[in-house]
Amino acid sequence: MATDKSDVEIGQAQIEWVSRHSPVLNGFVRETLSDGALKGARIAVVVHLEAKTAFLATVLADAGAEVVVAGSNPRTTRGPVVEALKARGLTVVSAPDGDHASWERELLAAADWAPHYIIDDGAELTLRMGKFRPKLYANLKGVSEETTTGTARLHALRAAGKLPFAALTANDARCKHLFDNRYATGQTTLQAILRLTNRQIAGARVAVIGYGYVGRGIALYAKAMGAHTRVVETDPVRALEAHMDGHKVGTAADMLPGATMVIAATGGMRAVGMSEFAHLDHDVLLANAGHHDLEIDVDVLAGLTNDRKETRPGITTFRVQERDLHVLSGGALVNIAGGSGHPVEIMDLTFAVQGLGAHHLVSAKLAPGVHIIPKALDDAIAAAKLKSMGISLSEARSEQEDDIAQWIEGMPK
Ligand SMILES: NC(=O)c1ccc[n+]([C@@H]2O[C@H](COP(=O)([O-])OP(=O)(O)OC[C@H]3O[C@@H](n4cnc5c(N)ncnc54)[C@H](O)[C@@H]3O)[C@@H](O)[C@H]2O)c1
Ligand SMILES: N[C@@H](CCSC[C@H]1O[C@@H](n2cnc3c(=O)[nH]cnc32)[C@H](O)[C@@H]1O)C(=O)O
Repeated sequence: MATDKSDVEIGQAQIEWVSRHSPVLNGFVRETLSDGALKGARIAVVVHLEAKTAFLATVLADAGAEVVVAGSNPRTTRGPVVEALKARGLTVVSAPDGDHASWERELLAAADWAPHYIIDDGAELTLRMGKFRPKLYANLKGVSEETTTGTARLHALRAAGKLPFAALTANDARCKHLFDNRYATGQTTLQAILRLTNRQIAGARVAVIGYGYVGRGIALYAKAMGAHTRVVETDPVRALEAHMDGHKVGTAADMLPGATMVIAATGGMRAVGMSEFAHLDHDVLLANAGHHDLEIDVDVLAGLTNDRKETRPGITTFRVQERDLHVLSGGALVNIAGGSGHPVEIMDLTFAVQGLGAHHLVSAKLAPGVHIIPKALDDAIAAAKLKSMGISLSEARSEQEDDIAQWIEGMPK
């Protein structure tokens, strides 16, 4: 539909929609940040650059922080949001429709802005500052990390003796991974696949590779919508859990034949690679909800055939040995590159963790190393969310408590 609105106005309206549905960021987070701790703090926000991320950046800026914003993936930066942030006076180093080369330049521009703190996703800016801008890296005071893969990378940096500042793993907060990784990725991955393909979920045979929080959420939603779900796992406990959750579990060789949708959620590389391609049926949909653009090894697929076409927007079809294999969103995160990303309500929680994480990094004198946010803060975020939904919390009375102290001091009554 034609619109006479400018990009700035479109971006502003999108950010306003997020604000309207973000009670925790607008309430508890703003109140906490109003103590002035963030005044003058130089914070780089490097997360998928769309309206929810933009809103977080404005909350930090409103609290007095100096903010630079960059996208965490070249395919998820939204033009109108960039324009709206710039119109508000924030520094934005990313542009939409870039490729990996332009994205690398954008991250280096964010590094050269010399942040003291980073709200990072996948540790993308942290790693690059360590490698390419060692002097600026030495000036970093703290990092708060969004996701599972970035958390693993921070632990690896610490183990290598290359983490001279405090890093908070927002992903480890219960208010993050229990809701964002599980429910949000579950909902939005299927939402994006169905929108891109216009296909049917009930009765589909959906194979999920990796049964962590993300894989669990996807399998949960797919099953609830009538799909026949299968799981491929390398971790025996998680494979057992998938089995008890009611999914069929087995090796890729057993689970991929007959699957109509294959969704990768491992956080690793090439979960669907050369050996898995051999097991795929004609007309299968391949989607990535994990971390790397190469969870589905699109490069190898491209090397197997010259017969490749854009079948629909966001669908690349590779014809390999008389089978059509449809890759969604070029193998990038399907829920963000091919959809609208996580629901606002969930990012209200995730970004509350990130915003308060930044505040905690600035105000608490944390030793260098990897930390999680205090449990009391995690609880307070959940309590604020419950309150915004009008849900009351129960409190245990003293007579409901276990009598363990009495066992230790003498015989219980
Ligand atoms: N798309 C999104 O919006 C979104 C949201 C949250 C997290 N993530 C990303 O999704 C990925 C998964 O996150 P998580 O929290 O579920 O992580 P996790 O570590 O809890 O789970 C990953 C699972 O994959 C399994 N696995 C690893 N390699 C495998 C392989 N080759 N075959 C089969 N199983 C394999 C692991 O054993 C593990 O159980 C991470 O990269 C995370 O950063 C994406
Ligand atoms: N940096 C990698 C993959 C990590 S994205 C995974 C993270 O994205 C976050 N995420 C999901 N949807 C959105 C969104 O709409 N806006 C901002 N971040 C999002 C979510 O919190 C999750 O931990 C890449 O871009 O390929």
